[in-house]
Amino acid sequence: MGEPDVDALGIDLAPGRATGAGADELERAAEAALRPRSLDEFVGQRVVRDQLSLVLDAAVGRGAPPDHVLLSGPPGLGKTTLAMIIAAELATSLRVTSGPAIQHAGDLAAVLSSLDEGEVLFIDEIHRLARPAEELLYVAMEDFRVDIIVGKGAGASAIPLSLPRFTVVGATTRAGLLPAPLRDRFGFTGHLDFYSAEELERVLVRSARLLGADLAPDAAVEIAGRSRGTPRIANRLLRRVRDWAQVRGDGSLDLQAAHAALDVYQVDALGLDRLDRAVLTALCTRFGGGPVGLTTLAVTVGEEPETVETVAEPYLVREGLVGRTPRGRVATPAAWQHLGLTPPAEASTLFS
Ligand SMILES: Nc1ncnc2c1ncn2[C@@H]1O[C@H](COP(=O)(O)OP(=O)(O)OP(=O)(O)O)[C@@H](O)[C@H]1O
Repeated sequence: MGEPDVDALGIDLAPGRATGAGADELERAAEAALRPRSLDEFVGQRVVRDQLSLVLDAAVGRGAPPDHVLLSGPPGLGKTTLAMIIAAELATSLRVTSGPAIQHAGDLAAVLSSLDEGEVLFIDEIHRLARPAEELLYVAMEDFRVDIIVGKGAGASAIPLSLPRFTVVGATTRAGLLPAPLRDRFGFTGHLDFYSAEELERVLVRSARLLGADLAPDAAVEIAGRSRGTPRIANRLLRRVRDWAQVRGDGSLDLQAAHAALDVYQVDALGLDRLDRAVLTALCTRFGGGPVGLTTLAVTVGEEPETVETVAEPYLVREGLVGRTPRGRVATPAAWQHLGLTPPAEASTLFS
């Protein structure tokens, strides 16, 4: 299969502002073209990469499918990419589904019973599986069997159906929400953390090469520093800088193009996106720096609590802008400073 035409596909919207299905599809296609295809190409996450490579090499050596793999971490850090790499390294095919897509246990039974020996089943957002599906999955993962229920009420009976050996790769932004019996079925768990600026520079250099663009080293440093520790964002910003260079510059992806494009798309010095800034601003201006509960904060910015907790908060906490206390979320002095605001006198005592 040939590579998608990335040039034709790189016309997506601003980061975090994809609005239509068409835009989403273009974004996904542009992303897919930049995905690493092997563990060697996968930048960073050294510990997870080393451990996973051992699990996969051992499985290949034994000629049997590896243990089930659980990958956790914030969005855009490479969970889907790793699932694809796992299937590729095992020279097998990948079947993809997600927790929200499986409404009933029967949906999952249908997917499982159609698997071929050794295939990898990727279940994205596995923490969102419905309880009956989750229970069916425990048995399938452990005993490679599903019980098909025939009939209803007192006359119902379960007919066991054996499954071929397969490997589940589960991805979650909220490992803590997985019930223990499901978590225990995974022989290997890897947690992906935000990338360092140096790792993101390597992601950018690789992506620029694949796009056929000549990225200046200082432009790579600038983009990496504003990518929120996330390869998906680094790649998006790279495409925006390339757009700017093509339309308003002389085609060079240099520091001037990087500054100008990042200004146009309002990516601030820390790379905070719209949601991050909305959370910080609400925390400081509506709640005097907190403490405020997650649900109240989420309602104020018009998002689900889960989105605020899994998408915005991990990076804000890591950057030292938001703290979690037993009484709720609080803005740190760095948050006020980043927004160019003066904290009320009592806010500073929260951290003293
Ligand atoms: N380690 C890496 N090296 C190079 N590129 C990477 C790496 N990790 C992710 N990417 C790039 O970032 C993009 C997003 O990665 P991916 O879709 O795997 O993230 P994810 O964790 O599955 O996100 P989500 O939870 O939102 O589904 C990929 O298209 C890939 O190009």
